[in-house]
Amino acid sequence: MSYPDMRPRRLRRNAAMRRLVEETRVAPAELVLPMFVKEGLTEPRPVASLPGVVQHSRDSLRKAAVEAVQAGVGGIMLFGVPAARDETGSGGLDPNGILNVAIRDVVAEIGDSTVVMSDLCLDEFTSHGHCGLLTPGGEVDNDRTLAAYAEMAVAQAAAGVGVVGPSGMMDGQVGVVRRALDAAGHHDVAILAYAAKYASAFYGPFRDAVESTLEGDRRSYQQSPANLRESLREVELDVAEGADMVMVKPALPYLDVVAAVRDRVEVPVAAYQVSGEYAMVEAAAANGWLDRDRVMLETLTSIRRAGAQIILTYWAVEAARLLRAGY
Ligand SMILES: NCc1[nH]cc(CCC(=O)O)c1CC(=O)O
Repeated sequence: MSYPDMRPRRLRRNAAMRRLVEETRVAPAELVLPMFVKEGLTEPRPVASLPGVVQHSRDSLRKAAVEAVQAGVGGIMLFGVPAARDETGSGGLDPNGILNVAIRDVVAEIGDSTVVMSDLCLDEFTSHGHCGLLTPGGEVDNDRTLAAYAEMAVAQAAAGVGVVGPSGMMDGQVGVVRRALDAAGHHDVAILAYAAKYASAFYGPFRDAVESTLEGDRRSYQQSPANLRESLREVELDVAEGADMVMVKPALPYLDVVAAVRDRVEVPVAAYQVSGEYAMVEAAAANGWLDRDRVMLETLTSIRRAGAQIILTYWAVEAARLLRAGY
């Protein structure tokens, strides 16, 4: 059958009909808010390239976590910005380092009313900005880095985090972190593996947010934007190593990867709408070139439609509020 018997517009006729046949909905409980906390701050400090995003003080982080819970978001992902960095990123392993302190603060404040996650990576803590330890020749040393991640994971779990997010793209990181957590009695702490993480220029504003300056680039550990099948191998390895959830990152430029990963595995798939994706829309909207709220929800719907059931986004709280208002 075709026109004039078939008329697809019948199902678009009015709002009630459109709502009935909607294939994809975004729910606040699927959104995760990334949050930054900086050591030594007494007031939150705006991040210029991420309008609306701040580096929190310990105090403002607690308050913002409560607001996120009230907005109904599914989780928060914490990133620490230390006052000082060193070659080995020791601030990330230190139980009194800013990220571990912030985990304890937030868990004391909100308990398990939303899922508290933490970034498990060294780049925020190293003076050279790489996600791992360097060899004398300046290469990122995979296996020594794994030992650091294991210790970092246990420190985060001891601080009370519910989910760790290993994001350094070292080979074997998920398995090593799983064994370390289990050996320390943290069987209940889940792993959200940044399984398919691309060496992307869309992370630019994030580096401002964590004040990290990178020497060189991350292409020896993050993936080439040109590759999709490589992502599927990464995802399969991470699931085999014990990942409870897997993530694709960035999101919008990699929807084909999200869809392919969704087809391949049974664990929940997350996507990270990264800083550059957010900043592009904010900048265009500030110029009056885009309708910000509509574009925001359109991007989230698209990421959801591609197959991500969890979305990390700097808009999580705002989007949750819009969705609950029936936007
Ligand atoms: N700790 C690594 C990490 N975790 C999240 C982001 C980027 C997130 C964003 O751009 O919003 C990065 C930076 C990187 O890999 O270079």
